[in-house]
Amino acid sequence: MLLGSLCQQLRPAWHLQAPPSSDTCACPFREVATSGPLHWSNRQQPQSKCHKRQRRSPGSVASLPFTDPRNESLITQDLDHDDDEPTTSHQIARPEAGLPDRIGFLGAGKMGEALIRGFLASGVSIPSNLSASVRNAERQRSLSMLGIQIFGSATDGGAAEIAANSDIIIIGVKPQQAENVLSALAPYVRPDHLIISIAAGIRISSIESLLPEATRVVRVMPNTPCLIREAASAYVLGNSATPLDASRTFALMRSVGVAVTVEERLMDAVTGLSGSGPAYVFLMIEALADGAVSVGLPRDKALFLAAQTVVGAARMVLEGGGNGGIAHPALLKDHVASPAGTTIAGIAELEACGVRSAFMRAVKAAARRSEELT
Ligand SMILES: NC(=O)C1=CN([C@@H]2O[C@H](COP(=O)(O)OP(=O)(O)OC[C@H]3O[C@@H](n4cnc5c(N)ncnc54)[C@H](OP(=O)(O)O)[C@@H]3O)[C@@H](O)[C@H]2O)C=CC1
Ligand SMILES: O=C(O)[C@@H]1CCC=N1
Repeated sequence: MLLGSLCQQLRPAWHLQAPPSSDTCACPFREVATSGPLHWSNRQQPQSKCHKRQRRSPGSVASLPFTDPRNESLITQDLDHDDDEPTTSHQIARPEAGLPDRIGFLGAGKMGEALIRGFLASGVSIPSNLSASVRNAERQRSLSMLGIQIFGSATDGGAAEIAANSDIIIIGVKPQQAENVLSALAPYVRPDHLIISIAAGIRISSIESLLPEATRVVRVMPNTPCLIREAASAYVLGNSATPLDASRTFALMRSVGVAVTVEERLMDAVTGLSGSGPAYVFLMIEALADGAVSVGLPRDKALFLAAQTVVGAARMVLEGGGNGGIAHPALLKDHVASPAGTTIAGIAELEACGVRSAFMRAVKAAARRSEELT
């Protein structure tokens, strides 16, 4: 099922939101440290300047003793926009022409559609600047409803159309289809194009070898929460990509969530963690809800509470360290588990089932599979 329609079905539950509690300031997602080149998205927890976050609350725990990726200087040339303002199509721009980037997708399935919808929702792009090469008639119809321009199959003229109408070209086909699509694109690539590949496992060197010399390539590993602007993405620059290309990529991915740079050798690990990770968490939410249903909770409430529990726990890790740091999950876990209480009984079962090792094995298996896709 396509993400858009799935979200429509789940929307009523997602829209139920508790008001901020009295000691939870509504501003942490608004006020952002603006010193240094990294301006964090209003969706991420910054080095907060929120008055309520200056002091550590009694329940907060120590930050992990490593650099918070949110404080890294990820890029050297940010687009210098105010994170309190919604990103607009004018803020991600073709530097040469001072115009908004036109973004074309070669293949727009589940991940491509999540990106398109995220870019539109964030305002980083507008329908008239987006296009997609789509070979399936039903998908052509459903994507055209978004108001974007649709071209046919990439290997049947679509690549040429996308190249002619785009500044940034996103390779959104399956890894196994990437070689054919890149070969179809190659004759139409211009020096001003930026090629962004989201294909799992496909190395930058492979992409560059199929395109004209000095083509500017960036490899990105996003995840499907792009759709709701909660993605965790990583990216790495190709040999000819410029700092401005890094800025453009960062601005795009930041508009739909968080984004960090990694060395390319770590992209398989990223793929096993955040690329594939939403599926592990969906499975976990489903299983948690099943457990609650098995002891009598109605399905709808079980699913709702399970999903919100994951959101709340994740946000405590991201926000609970004080001073914008990341909290250690083990300490947060200890705060939940009372001596001889309910939680430790549950944790004992998880440990007996090897859940910790299961998650580690899942990430490693997915990373290995990404390596194989090369
Ligand atoms: N799904 C995810 O969570 C993530 C995926 N990725 C990467 O994103 C890429 C896409 O994955 P995903 O969206 O899941 O896969 P999908 O199969 O949903 O999307 C790929 C799309 O490409 C289309 N396509 C294939 N060949 C052509 C062609 N010649 N011309 C035009 N369109 C074509 C397919 O059309 P058709 O339906 O006709 O086959 C399909 O719609 C993959 O490389 C994957 O590794 C990265 C991060 C996360
Ligand atoms: O399962 C896959 O191969 C893709 C890549 C990362 C997430 N989904």
